[in-house]
Amino acid sequence: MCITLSLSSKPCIGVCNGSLQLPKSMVTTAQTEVITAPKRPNTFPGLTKQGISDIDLRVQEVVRRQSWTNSLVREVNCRKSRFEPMFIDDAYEKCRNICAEYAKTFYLGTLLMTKERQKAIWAIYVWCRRTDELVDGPNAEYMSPAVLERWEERLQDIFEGRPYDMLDAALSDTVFNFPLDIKPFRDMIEGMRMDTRKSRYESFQELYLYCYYVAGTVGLMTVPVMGIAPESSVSAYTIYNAALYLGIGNQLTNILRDVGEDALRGRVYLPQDELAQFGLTDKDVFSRKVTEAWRDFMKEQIIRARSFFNLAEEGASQLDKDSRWPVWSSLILYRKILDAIEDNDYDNLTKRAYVGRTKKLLTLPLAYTRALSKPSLYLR
Ligand SMILES: CC(C)=CCC/C(C)=C/CC/C(C)=C/CC/C(C)=C/[C@@H]1[C@@H](COP(=O)(O)OP(=O)(O)O)[C@]1(C)CC/C=C(\C)CC/C=C(\C)CCC=C(C)C
Ligand SMILES: [Mn+2]
Repeated sequence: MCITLSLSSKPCIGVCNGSLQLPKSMVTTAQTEVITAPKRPNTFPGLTKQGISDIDLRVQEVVRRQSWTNSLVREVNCRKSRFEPMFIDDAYEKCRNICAEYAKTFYLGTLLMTKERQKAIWAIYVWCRRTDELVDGPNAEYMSPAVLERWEERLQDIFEGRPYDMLDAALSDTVFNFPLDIKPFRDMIEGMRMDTRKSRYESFQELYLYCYYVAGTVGLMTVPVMGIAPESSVSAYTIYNAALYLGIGNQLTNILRDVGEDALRGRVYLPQDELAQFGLTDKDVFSRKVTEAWRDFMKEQIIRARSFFNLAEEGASQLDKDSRWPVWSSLILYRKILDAIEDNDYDNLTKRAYVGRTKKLLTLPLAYTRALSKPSLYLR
């Protein structure tokens, strides 16, 4: 019996060529449980142990479900369900166009991936984008709990190989090619439910949960596509956590970039208790005036967002070597939005921080250098 499977671009799942093949997550966990301690952001101000562990349980569940029995079941599905090549190529092409149009930074990252992986990421991107648009897109006024319920049923159908439309078909195909777990997808829909119910967040604890739902989940969705380096000796749990942190860092950055825009929609995604600590309230957000107190408040928020990117860095180096460059690129590029807020002298009330094309392209060689670093043996 040989253990050969890695979560790489073309996972061969289950029994291949007569030998039993285990998913990478099983292999790494077994090898390294003793030498790695789980990393938790227990030093972040505003996060209680309970709040961290609520999300931690979700990460553990996703990692546990990457078990080989699960993968065997998927292999059987995989044999049953295949789409016509021309149809599915067209579906992925549509996803590519949407990603290129709506998400230039992520799209640039996908151009550095293998063909199979980039198609999968475009399909995941499009599903995420459509999910988000249900609540804040042009048709958001038609939003209701029933709409999200229907969307969740469609998600189940996608995972069972019964896509409703072409864009869903691209994700269905991706589900058959990579060992994706439905849970983070469901959790993202839950995040959209939360967004329709709430427009204020009392504490970072509450905001963290929202960020997990709408963005940490993207990290969990994409690790099985990115793959884990065969030479990585840290547990899958540690790597999934790093992916979670990248999602959280991205979303916190999104929030800080869009404070002015969100305020125009009556929404404040900033912890109310932390605003108060700086003598600020919603009124200051709506006044669109950048004061010294606002700048001091923003400095703290930026420090925290950066700390999530820093935690994600160590996991990025554990990914399959072909995925490290795109992930590093998107990590560095997204982090640059925080620099751009600083360059705007913390005016995120009337200005949108922006990273220009030249700066974007200049990060590629830097990301490439970072991507060359091999997975280290031990993580803190
Ligand atoms: C170990 C390790 C570091 C692995 C890497 C894992 C990885 C690739 C993580 C990426 C995480 C990521 C890209 C998170 C996206 C977070 C995000 C921007 C969420 C947005 C939510 C709602 O925000 P809001 O409404 O405030 O924003 P808008 O103003 O409406 O834009 C989202 C919009 C939710 C939906 C998310 C997306 C549409 C982005 C999904 C992106 C991908 C699937 C592409 C990932 C590809 C690369 C190359 C990183
Ligand atoms: Mn949105």
